[in-house]
Amino acid sequence: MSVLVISGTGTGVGKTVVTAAVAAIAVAQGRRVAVLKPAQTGVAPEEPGDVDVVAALAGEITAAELRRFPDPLAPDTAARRVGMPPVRPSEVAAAASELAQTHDLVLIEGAGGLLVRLDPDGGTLADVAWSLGAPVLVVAEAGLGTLNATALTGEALRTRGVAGAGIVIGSWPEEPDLAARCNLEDLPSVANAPLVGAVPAGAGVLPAAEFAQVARRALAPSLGGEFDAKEFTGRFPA
Ligand SMILES: Nc1ncnc2c1ncn2[C@@H]1O[C@H](COP(=O)(O)OP(=O)(O)OP(=O)(O)O)[C@@H](O)[C@H]1O
Ligand SMILES: C[C@H](N)[C@H](N)CCCCCC(=O)O
Ligand SMILES: [Mg+2]
Repeated sequence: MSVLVISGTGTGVGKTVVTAAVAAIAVAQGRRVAVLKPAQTGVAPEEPGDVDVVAALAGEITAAELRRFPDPLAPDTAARRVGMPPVRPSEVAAAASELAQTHDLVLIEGAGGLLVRLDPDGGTLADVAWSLGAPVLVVAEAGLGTLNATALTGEALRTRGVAGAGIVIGSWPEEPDLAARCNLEDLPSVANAPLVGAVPAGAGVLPAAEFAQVARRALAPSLGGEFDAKEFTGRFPA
């Protein structure tokens, strides 16, 4: 079963765009791809959710959402506020396993960072990854402040015995400042994980055909692309 969990250091770091990039590459390779958002918060019933954004960028995918909560909050909190049942990690794992029977790749995008609660018992996306034996891709910000958040995420994965799939910078600025340039070397070091991609800022608004090309250049061979961390880092000397 090929399941990849896409988490990150927090909300708004570019998980959806990175999910779309992984999906776009796999779709271009002719693979059957499903994208699962266990809990979509802060989106009204008729509005597009993250999986719809991924579908618009990546093309032919199966988009699945288990629950949608109106308030833009952590899933557990958002469920509690409206009296809806929370999404349990076991339910997410079961849905992913079912999708894996008919797809070559299942991507699961969390809400916010790794330890954001899904349910009142403290279940998180890390539990989902652990029970599926699936690796977690960590999406991180480029600039100042990202080292601590990424190191904490790496530590949380190791503590729980969950495999990491590397770090992807969700939005790499056109003109990276000193902190962003230094982070190219420091992120892998503090998180003890390889840098496996950097998606250029602005990629999320490209038409699908262009996005697929950008995605290939932005992600490493482990994710189906051509990104070379050494070459990339060398282009932006600290
Ligand atoms: N590489 C990028 N190109 C263009 N826009 C981007 C890029 N990365 C992030 N963004 C924008 O930044 C905002 C936050 O990114 P995104 O929605 O992907 O965050 P997220 O990590 O998926 O958050 P959530 O926890 O809500 O799922 C969005 O408006 C998105 O369009
Ligand atoms: C509404 C937002 N876009 C996300 N879907 C949920 C983010 C929850 C973050 C909780 C937290 O870490 O404090
Ligand atoms: Mg998202």
